[in-house]
Amino acid sequence: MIDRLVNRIKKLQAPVVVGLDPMLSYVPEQVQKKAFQEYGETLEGAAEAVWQFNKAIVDATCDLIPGVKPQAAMYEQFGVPGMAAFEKTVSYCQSKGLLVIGDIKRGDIGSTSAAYAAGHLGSVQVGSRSLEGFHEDFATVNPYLGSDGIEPFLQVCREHKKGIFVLVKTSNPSSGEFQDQLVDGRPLYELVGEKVASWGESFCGEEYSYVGAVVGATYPEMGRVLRKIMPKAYILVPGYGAQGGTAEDLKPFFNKDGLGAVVNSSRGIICAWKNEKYQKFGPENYADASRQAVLDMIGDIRSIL
Ligand SMILES: O=c1ccn([C@@H]2O[C@H](COP(=O)(O)O)[C@@H](O)[C@H]2O)c(=O)[nH]1
Repeated sequence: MIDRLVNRIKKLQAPVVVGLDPMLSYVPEQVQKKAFQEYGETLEGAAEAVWQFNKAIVDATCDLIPGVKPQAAMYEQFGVPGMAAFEKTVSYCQSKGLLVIGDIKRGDIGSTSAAYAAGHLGSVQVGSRSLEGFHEDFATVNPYLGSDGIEPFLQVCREHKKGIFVLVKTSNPSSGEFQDQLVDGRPLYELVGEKVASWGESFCGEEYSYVGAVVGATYPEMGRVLRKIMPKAYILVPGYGAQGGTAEDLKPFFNKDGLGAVVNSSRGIICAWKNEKYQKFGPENYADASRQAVLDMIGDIRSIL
């Protein structure tokens, strides 16, 4: 999968994923209204609204981008219908040739991680049948429980040729509370970065490892250090746009050849129709506003590579 991701980034010259993170308030009224007419003001109605919203944005942007990053929390808030909309979104994106990074941030004791890994990246044995659950191509993983919480993901990745992005230095303002703590004089995120490099060592595609890292655009200097510590790890970079990260901040995450990082933007793209900059599109043409926002993001990133 990492080779497919890198090849699509190269082909499109677009190291970008669109974050499909739909809150109901991001969905224009006409889309909500139609879904509620059919399913009522229910969780099913909300899930239908976000699915229709996603579908239009995917249709409008899929020729420009290598992949998407749906955030599981946005679907889980709508319960079982929400998770069905998550799976439907994953399937639809894959049918359009997009790589899907499930932003699930899972990780637990080994036996539980094994179930997460099977459900999101692998398959489960049901009697004589091997069945897939959410079948994303990549998943984000929380390393806080240590190697035995990661190992089951590595095993499933090996078997199913999938990939993971391990949280190393997150983009949020208080990420330093734990991640920057010094251990033997070195910040914890560097030690996690070293682990990412070693977990991925024996597990490489053509150029990059199946074990990538998440590092926030909001911490470019740490990104510079981590880029060196994890030379084979692709870095998934959230925090561009809505969280304040700029194109200039992204420079240290990339290698000289313009590879090595893929940048996510969620609200910046899916809420573009609400942004003054794109107001000419209006709520009816929200997907066209997202397309324009993707084009602008790609242009912005190309300008620093
Ligand atoms: O460090 C992290 C890890 C993950 N995220 C996720 O990325 C998107 C960002 O959304 P924006 O609207 O572009 O700010 C969201 O799904 C987060 O959960 C992150 O922001 N930082």
